[in-house]
Amino acid sequence: MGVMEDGRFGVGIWSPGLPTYILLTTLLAVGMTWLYKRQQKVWLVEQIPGPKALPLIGNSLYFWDSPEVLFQQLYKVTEFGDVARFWLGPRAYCLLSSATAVKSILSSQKHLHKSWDYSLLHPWLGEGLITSAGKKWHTRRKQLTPAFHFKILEDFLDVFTSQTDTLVKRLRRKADGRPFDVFHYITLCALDIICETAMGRRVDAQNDSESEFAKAVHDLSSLIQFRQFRPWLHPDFVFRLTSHGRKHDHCVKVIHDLARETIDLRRRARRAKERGAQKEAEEEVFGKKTRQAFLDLLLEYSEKDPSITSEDIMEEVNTFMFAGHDTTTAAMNWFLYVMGTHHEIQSRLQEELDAVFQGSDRQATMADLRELKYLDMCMKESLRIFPSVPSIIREIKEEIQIKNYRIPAGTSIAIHVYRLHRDPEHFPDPDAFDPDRFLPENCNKRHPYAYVPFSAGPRNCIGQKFAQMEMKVVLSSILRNFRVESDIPWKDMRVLGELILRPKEGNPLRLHPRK
Ligand code: HEM
Repeated sequence: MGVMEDGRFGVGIWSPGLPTYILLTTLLAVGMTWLYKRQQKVWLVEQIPGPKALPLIGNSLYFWDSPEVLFQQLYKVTEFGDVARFWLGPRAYCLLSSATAVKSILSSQKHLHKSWDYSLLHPWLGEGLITSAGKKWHTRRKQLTPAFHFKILEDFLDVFTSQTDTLVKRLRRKADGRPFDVFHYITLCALDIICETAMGRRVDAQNDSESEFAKAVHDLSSLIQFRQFRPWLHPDFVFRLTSHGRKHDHCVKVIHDLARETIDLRRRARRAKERGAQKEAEEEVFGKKTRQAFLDLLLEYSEKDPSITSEDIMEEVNTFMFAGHDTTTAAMNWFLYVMGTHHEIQSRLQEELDAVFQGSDRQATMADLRELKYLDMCMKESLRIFPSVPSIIREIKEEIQIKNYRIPAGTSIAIHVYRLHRDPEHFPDPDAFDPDRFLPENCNKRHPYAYVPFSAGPRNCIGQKFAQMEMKVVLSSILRNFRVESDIPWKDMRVLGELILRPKEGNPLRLHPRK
């Protein structure tokens, strides 16, 4: 229908001009190419076994449940095979759960991009080491690796032991044999440790339960996990409209404000040092005792390389705070739960502790930590059964072949660490807690990618040694002082597998003083 030359309405034949014709043809060609590529991708992904997917929504309904059930459903997907697939809306995921399959990704120098899922961390962490990719990640990783050198970690021993002393004092008040949730106690201790080592600032969360900063870090971790599996909350503008979104933004602000303030103060202290007034400046800002924190190293780098801005430094400080607090908290809680349900193993470990410390109250030294071999094996076995990071997700930028499957570019590859660690081929009777699996003679024969609680390859955990040292100090001290018992049998323990694997209903333990 159109307006004719004499002004009457009538049916006319529309004839497009050349530019319109070219535009339409180009659009059609682009559309057809996209469709063809998409179909090819879908076809390739569909060759991989997995639960039946519906058009458009894929397997979203399959995962439409509480985080607890969702984790169980994800586990069920691994039953389709060690290479399995599922769809979340239009997004294709490939789930790997055997050492040979996992090796293809973790050992690669190419597949180092994090998946879309990590973008939920951007408001807090920006593009720090966990979330960045490409050249930025590579440069940062090289710059930050020396910050985790053995000599620097040795300096942190002091922080670990003094914060652990506070924890033990607090636990002693609760050690009357009645059950109480230790989860929160461990969280605050881990938070104090990471604040002091990353920022060089004591927030004293253990003694100040009202600490706004500690609460913000804790709440923000929970909010991010809450948002992760609720796709309707993923668009920022929707999330901001909810009370969770507003709380999220408030927590980010509290954390960023304190980090920014600390960076400024620390800069001032360093400038004062140059002027020879270091002692006064540091005491004014941080109290009497100061030690080199990660932040100082970052500031040192930025003084040599002005391209490193305050915002860059903040990204990394926040990244360490995030990566170094929830993970160790979960690992220490699972360890104590395991000890509370395996009394003979606990007794054997306490024999080792008594032999090394001779019943004294002295603080642990680096030499002690090296001697605690059985503790080391128990920690490894505990991280096998309850890995703090239950899955690692990457996005591949080019096609890859894993076993018999061609996996197209753009697919998210999820490594199911929890299932991988239960492969009976490498861990017979996988649900049994047996630290002897980590005797040197048993480890030597094992596939190098069968056990990866700290990931592996170029993007492995930069904080692994820090975490192991912290855990040894805290856990040895708790077990020197208390016997722990849990009333929750192994089979009844409810597990929440979000960003971090945690006990759904906290960690109620009975503590009995040993002396
Ligand atoms: C028991 C404690 C810990 C466990 C189980 C753990 C586990 C992991 C895992 C599995 C990854 C790889 C994540 C991924 O690719 O998605 C990772 C990365 C990372 N971890 Fe840890 N972590 C622990 C403690 C720490 C600590 C204490 C710090 C810092 C002080 C830290 C800092 C980091 C950083 C910065 C990355 C990113 C590395 C990169 O991409 O280059 N982690 N961690």
